[in-house]
Amino acid sequence: MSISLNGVAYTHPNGTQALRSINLRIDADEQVAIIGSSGAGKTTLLKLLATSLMASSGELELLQQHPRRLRSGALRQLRSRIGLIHQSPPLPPRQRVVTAVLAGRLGQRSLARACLSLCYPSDISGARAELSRLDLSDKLFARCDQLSGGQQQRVGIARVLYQQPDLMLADEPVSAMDPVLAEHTLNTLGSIARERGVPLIASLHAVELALRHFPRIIGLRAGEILFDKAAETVSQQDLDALYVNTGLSDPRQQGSAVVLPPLRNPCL
Ligand SMILES: Nc1ncnc2c1ncn2[C@@H]1O[C@H](COP(=O)(O)OP(=O)(O)OP(=O)(O)O)[C@@H](O)[C@H]1O
Repeated sequence: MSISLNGVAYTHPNGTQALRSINLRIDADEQVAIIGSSGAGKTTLLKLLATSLMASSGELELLQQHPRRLRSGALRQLRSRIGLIHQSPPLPPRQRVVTAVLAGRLGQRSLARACLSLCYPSDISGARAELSRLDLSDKLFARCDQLSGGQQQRVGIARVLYQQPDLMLADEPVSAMDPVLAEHTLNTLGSIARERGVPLIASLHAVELALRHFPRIIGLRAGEILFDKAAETVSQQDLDALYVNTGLSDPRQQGSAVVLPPLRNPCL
């Protein structure tokens, strides 16, 4: 078992309670999508799993470690085993794509080697290989600020693939991509996670993509798990309950906000 959360809650410093009593177990071979409306707590949950936030209460176990009990060196080591793909990857604007991808392994190197590799990219073929999986190898030496939003997302993904983490997390990883690229990228992420035997957990607003690409779906609503079930058993009622929005009422829009798509990916 790779991840376990027992009664985990998180309250932001301003008092907003983002997660309440989350109980979860995720195994090494699992691929899980987290869906839910804006503000449901998806990003907060991923940040807890990435250890960039610490739970306010409850027990979180990640890769056989308890992040809150670790000293700073051990916590750094744990973080180097976790890859978080950001919706808008934090790429220094003037940095070359090759350097941004190679930065995936900075956390696994000594400070001196990390600084050296920032100035003199040492594994150009490694960076190219990850970029070509995402159809972006032609941008190897481009500057990050000269890329489109979808291309920047793919650089962020290539960086995490290059890192080769033991746990892959992704926060809206394909939100800036066209439908064909989004399909290709999710297929790539899924098959790499399977090949490497690591869990993949992604938040997605596109419910049809979540249902097609992920065998297990967690529906998060107002900081709580509303359902946690196999994709093929998610019903229209589940989605209606998840996305019912008490704050919005559009008289022109009748019926369900999100409609259950008819088909799952036959490759899965
Ligand atoms: N830095 C912060 N300080 C205070 N409150 C925050 C902060 N970040 C998020 N929140 C609040 O925590 C709750 C959960 O936010 P979170 O970003 O996890 O939601 P989300 O499901 O990822 O939303 P979205 O789909 O819009 O990205 C929301 O009520 C949000 O307003």
